[in-house]
Amino acid sequence: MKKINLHEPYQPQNFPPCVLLLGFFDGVHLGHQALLEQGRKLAKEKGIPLAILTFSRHPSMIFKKQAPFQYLLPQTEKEEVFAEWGVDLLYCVEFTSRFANLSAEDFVKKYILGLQARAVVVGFDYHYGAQKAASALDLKMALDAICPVTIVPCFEQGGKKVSSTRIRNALRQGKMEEVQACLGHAYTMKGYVVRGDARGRTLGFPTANLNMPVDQLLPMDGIYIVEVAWEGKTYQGMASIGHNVTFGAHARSIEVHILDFNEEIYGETLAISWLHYLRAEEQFDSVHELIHQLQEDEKNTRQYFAQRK
Ligand SMILES: Cc1cc2nc3c(=O)[nH]c(=O)nc-3n(C[C@H](O)[C@H](O)[C@H](O)COP(=O)(O)O)c2cc1C
Ligand SMILES: Nc1ncnc2c1ncn2[C@@H]1O[C@H](COP(=O)(O)OP(=O)(O)O)[C@@H](O)[C@H]1O
Repeated sequence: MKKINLHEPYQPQNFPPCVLLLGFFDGVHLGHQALLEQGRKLAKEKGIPLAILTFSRHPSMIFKKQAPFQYLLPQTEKEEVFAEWGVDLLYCVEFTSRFANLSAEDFVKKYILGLQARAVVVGFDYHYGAQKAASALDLKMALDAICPVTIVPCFEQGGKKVSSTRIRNALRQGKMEEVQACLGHAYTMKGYVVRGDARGRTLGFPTANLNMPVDQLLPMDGIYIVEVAWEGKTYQGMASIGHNVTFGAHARSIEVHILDFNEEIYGETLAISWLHYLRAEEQFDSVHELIHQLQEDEKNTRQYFAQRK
C-alpha cells in the first residue's frame, strides 16, 4: 500500500485512476468492512487500484479542544489493517480549517475527480463539504453521471447501527461482547512491558505492566479476561485497568497476569485482546484477601476459556 499525504491546497499530481472509498474508518468495524468489501469488488471488476481518502488526524481535533484524540485504532495500526484488506493507495489529508471550509463542489472537484476516481463508495450516513452540509445522496446526484457512487446501507448488529460512537460507549461501560460484535473481532491494543512495583510476584500473580497508550481509548476501569499475543503465540490471561487501590493511590495502570507463563518480558510488545469484563477493582483490607480474589479470578478465567472451546 502506498501512502500519499495531501495538504489543502495540494499540487495536482499524476494520480492513477482508482476506486475511491471515503471516510475516517476509526476501528475499521463491520460497517467499514462492508465498504471495504464493496470497494475491493469494484476495483477487481474494473482492474484498477483500490484507494481510500481519509485524514491523518480525527477531524474533531480541529473543532473541539481535546488532544490527544483517543482512537479505537491508532493510525499506524489502521494503516496495517487497510493494507491487509488489499488497499493499494491511501490518500491521507491533513484536516485543516482550509480543508474543512471547502464547499461541497470544490471537495468533489479536488478530492474525488482530482484523485481520478472512477467509482466511489461511501456509507449511507456520509457527509462532506463545509459544515458537512452535503449528504451521500447529494454526492450521488452530483457525481453519478460521470463516476458511479455506491452508497452502502446501514450495517446493524443486534437491531442497532454499528458505529464508532456505539463502540466507544460500549468500551466505556465494559460491554466487551457488544464491542466484539461490532468490530467482528475482540478489541485489541498493543503496548510494551514496563516495570511496576515488583509486588505482583510476591502475591503469586506476576503482572506485566503495559505502557499507557496515549491515543487509544481504554475500556472502563476493572478486571477483565483477556488474550495476550506475543511472538506469534496466544496466551490466556486476566488483566486489570485501575489504580491498585489496595496499595494506596497509584496512577492508572494496565496489568496482565498471563496464565501458565513464566518468562521475563520487560520491553516486549504484547497485543492484549479484551474479551470479557469480570468485575470492578476492589479495595481490600488485606493482601491476603486480594490474593484470594485473584485466585477466584483465575478460576473464572479458566472456566471462561474451557466453555469457549
Ligand atoms: C486479574 C487482576 C485483578 C486485580 N484486582 C485488583 C483489585 O481488585 N484491587 C486492587 O487493589 N488491585 C488489583 N489488581 C492489581 C494488583 O494490585 C497489582 O497487580 C499488584 O499490586 C502488583 O503490582 P505490580 O505489577 O506493580 O507489582 C489486580 C490485578 C490483576 C492482574
Ligand atoms: N505469568 C506472568 N504474567 C505476567 N508477567 C510475568 C509472568 N511471569 C513472569 N512475568 C514477568 O514478571 C514481571 C512482573 O512481575 P511483578 O512482580 O508484577 O513486577 P512488576 O511490578 O515490575 O510488573 C513481568 O513484567 C514479566 O516480565
